[in-house]
Amino acid sequence: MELKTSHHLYPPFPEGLTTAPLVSISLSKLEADDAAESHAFFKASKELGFFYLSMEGSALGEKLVSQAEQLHLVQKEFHSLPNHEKDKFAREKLDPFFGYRILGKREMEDGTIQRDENYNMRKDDLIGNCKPLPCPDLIKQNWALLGNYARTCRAAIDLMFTHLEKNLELPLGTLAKLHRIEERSGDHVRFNKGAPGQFDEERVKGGEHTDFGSLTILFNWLGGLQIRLPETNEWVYVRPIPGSAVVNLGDALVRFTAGLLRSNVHRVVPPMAPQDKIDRHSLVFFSRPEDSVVLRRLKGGLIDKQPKLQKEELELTAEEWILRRSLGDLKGVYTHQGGLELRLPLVKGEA
Ligand SMILES: O=C(O)CCC(=O)C(=O)O
Ligand SMILES: [Fe+2]
Repeated sequence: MELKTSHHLYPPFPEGLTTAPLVSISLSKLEADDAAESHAFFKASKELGFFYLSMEGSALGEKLVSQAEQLHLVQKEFHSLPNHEKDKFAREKLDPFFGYRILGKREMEDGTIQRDENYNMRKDDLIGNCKPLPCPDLIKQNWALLGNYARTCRAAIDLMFTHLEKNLELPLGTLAKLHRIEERSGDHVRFNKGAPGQFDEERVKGGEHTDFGSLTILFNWLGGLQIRLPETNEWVYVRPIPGSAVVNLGDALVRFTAGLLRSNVHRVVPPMAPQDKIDRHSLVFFSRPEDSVVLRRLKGGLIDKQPKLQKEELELTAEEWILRRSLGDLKGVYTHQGGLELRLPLVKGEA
């Protein structure tokens, strides 16, 4: 079945940009336990920490793309709600991390003020693990879709955990038991919106980050995502590919594997022409270890062969780590060797 996406409705990705050398991993081959694909997935997880996950030929993948496209419509509708409506669900009123957030404001050519904004919806609300936070009617109307999306993302992520376990030579279930879907965790669906704007060095720098959690599934329709290449430190663009998600690894997997896996630095810049006149929406699912899991190196398999880190690291629970990374004193870019490259405390620097 051909995957139906809405990429053709947008202006094309700009010509002539330097793009990131992301490999494409086939979900269907991972499902079939294809050894070469599993190996390629592990290599990408160690070397760049970013890859495309192609959904072609997988029933799970088709479901993921179809739900992401449906949510793409919902996210556009969400961000076009009146500001006073969205403001009712601001994080300051609900929760330190979940809810609506203004990341920046921009005056447009026509004098209107546009917001860069995001909205975090926690998996535990969506699948019924706890009493949900208040949310707009639009979100309530799409509750089943959001819950299904969280479950579909987690099915793909859980499969990737089994391939990580195998390649790391860990007992099967080692990562799965730190990420049980019915337990409370920081997993969430995020709607991101950026208004058109000029490249602003300081803003962009403030937005450089690594994701805090385990695996992230990202759908993009426009350019603007950049990753910093580990070898050269060059910032290069990630081209959205219809029918594929971008998957990246987060800090928790670096902690668990003593730096064997890579959580790569990335950021979002305003898309270039001809994609520069419209709002940019991205849809993200973040997986994170269960709240009570302490982030420290696991024992066994290839992890035991990793050198001891030079710096002693704080042993925090996933819950503490996320709060301190997003809102507190540990903002910035988590490095492969451990330790943080700190960034100015701009709200953009969250993940
Ligand atoms: O919008 C994107 O392409 C990436 C967003 C991102 O990195 C994040 O929300 O953590
Ligand atoms: Fe991110």
